[in-house]
Amino acid sequence: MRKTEATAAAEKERPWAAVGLLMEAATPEKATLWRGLIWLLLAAGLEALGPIISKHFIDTYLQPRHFDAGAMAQLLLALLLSSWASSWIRFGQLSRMAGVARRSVLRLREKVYAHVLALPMSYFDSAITGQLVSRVTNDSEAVNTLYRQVLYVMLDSSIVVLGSLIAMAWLDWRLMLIVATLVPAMVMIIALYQRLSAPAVARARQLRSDINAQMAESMAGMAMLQAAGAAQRFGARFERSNQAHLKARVAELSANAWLLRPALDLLNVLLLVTVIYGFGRREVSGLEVGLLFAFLSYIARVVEPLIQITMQFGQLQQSMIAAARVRSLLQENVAPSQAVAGHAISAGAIKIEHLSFGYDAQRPVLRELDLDIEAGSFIGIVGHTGSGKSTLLSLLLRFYRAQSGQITIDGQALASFPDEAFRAAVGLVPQEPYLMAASARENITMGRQISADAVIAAAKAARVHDFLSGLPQGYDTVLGEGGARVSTGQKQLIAMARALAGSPRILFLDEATSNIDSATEQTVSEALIALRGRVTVVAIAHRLSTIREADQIIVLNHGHLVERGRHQELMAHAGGIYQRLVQLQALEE
Ligand SMILES: Nc1ncnc2c1ncn2[C@@H]1O[C@H](COP(=O)(O)OP(=O)(O)OP(=O)(O)O)[C@@H](O)[C@H]1O
Repeated sequence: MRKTEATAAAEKERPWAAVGLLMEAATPEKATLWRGLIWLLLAAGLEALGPIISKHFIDTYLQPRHFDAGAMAQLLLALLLSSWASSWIRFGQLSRMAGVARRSVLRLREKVYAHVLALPMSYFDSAITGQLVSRVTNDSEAVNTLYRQVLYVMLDSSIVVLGSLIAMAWLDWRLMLIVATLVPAMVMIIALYQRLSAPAVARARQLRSDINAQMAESMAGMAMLQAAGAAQRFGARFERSNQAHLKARVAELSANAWLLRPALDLLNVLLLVTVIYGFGRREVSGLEVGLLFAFLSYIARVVEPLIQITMQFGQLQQSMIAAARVRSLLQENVAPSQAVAGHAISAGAIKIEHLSFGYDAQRPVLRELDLDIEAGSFIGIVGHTGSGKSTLLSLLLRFYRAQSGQITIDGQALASFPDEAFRAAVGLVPQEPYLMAASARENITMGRQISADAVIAAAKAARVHDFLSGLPQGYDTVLGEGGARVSTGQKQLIAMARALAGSPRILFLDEATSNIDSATEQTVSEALIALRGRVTVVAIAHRLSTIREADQIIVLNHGHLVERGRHQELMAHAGGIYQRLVQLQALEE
């Protein structure tokens, strides 16, 4: 099952579980939330006082036409103060809650990003980058809305409803029961609305994420897209997704406009009619007028918050789905650590025994590999396309776990090295070098504490110092997106400087010389040879001249290790794969 489908299934299962996520992110501010709850209870109490004061005013002074200016002024003042204080408390709590929401979203986003950074590489094989970006940014922002609605509007409205019901029960419990029927009726309407609109809400969300993914995909592959004349097709595909998104949103809003609002209004009117009818059937005494007034006020106070809760239900549902997606991303397993504290790579001797691996366990890519790499030696890996060279490197880099066999470094299991110790001791020059939109220096240090001299030494060793110092601001020139143009070959050299700057014990190179000219390649291979005895170098090379001087060259074929030896030894193997590869390359040149 693709990861996106698995995630969708998880979302379907437990949308309400997302509330747990919300609480968790707010944990450091629990005290503020409890205080907020107490203030909201107080505000609701003050607000519930209003109709009781009015009832008293009507029944004691207005109805009997008993004008006691002092007492009346006191009552009116109390009315004014209670409603004013209630509004102020609400306003204060709303701003405070918004602060909690902002900080919680910040924490959540940091947590999600840290989690994504810790996910195993296998996760990214099937994840869609645009969707992931959308999780970290849009979805965690949607959780912000969830805070303001669940924690504030819903809580505040529920407290007001509860306060009003209690006040009504105190005034006349039978009439209160009639008003209380409103609550289950509303719940039923909400449930119906949810059933009708949920598919549209989920679809709108998925489509929005698709739109993001398409956008990210086309930006990343713009050159290919334009070169293949696919701009129009992509435009049309984008339009289809956009239209589908609009349709889903309209369906959602229609359910709101045609079902929710009219049903709520009808309920309100029915309730008023019932209560007024209830009063009509009683003996009307002078006292009942104040009671009627109080009840009508309370009904308005109950209906309005309930409408508030329901009207925001659509948005709330969207936020819940977003929170559920964030949650399911957070539940993606981070590779379990088998690290043993204190284990560190000192010499860099690698031993591979009976190693077998397949991305899909049924289809092995590497089969029963055995290999001994002495510390400080230089190993070349060659083989046809798809023979498993990069896969072997990925296993050595701990991006994946082999299904059987084992890899040890300096006699310790590969998985036993703590992450930091492992990454510090290992350097990688990948097949597709990646530059950040940052200065050349930052691209080399990658946030590590590396002195300016060490940066220059690494750049010199990677034969890229002349190029970097010749840039307009030297090592401080911004490279990558929006910065100076850097050729693919230069990117490879910068990636090499980055790897060397960390003073690794082991250096992995994945076709690091395929895009540089022969003269530079010559100096790079010299640099690799110069590392001999100090750094274990494992280099995959299509350009065989890079690894000609290697201590050991291994040849992979369909995941099997079929030849091994020094260049001369392998060349002596008539009809061998290595010999053929060298001859073919000589012909090409
Ligand atoms: N992430 C992945 N998920 C599934 N299969 C993969 C993945 N990466 C590689 N493969 C498959 O594993 C096999 C070996 O690929 P690998 O990249 O290791 O070959 P290679 O020898 O490095 O090839 P090349 O010289 O073209 O880089 C190929 O059949 C490839 O399709």
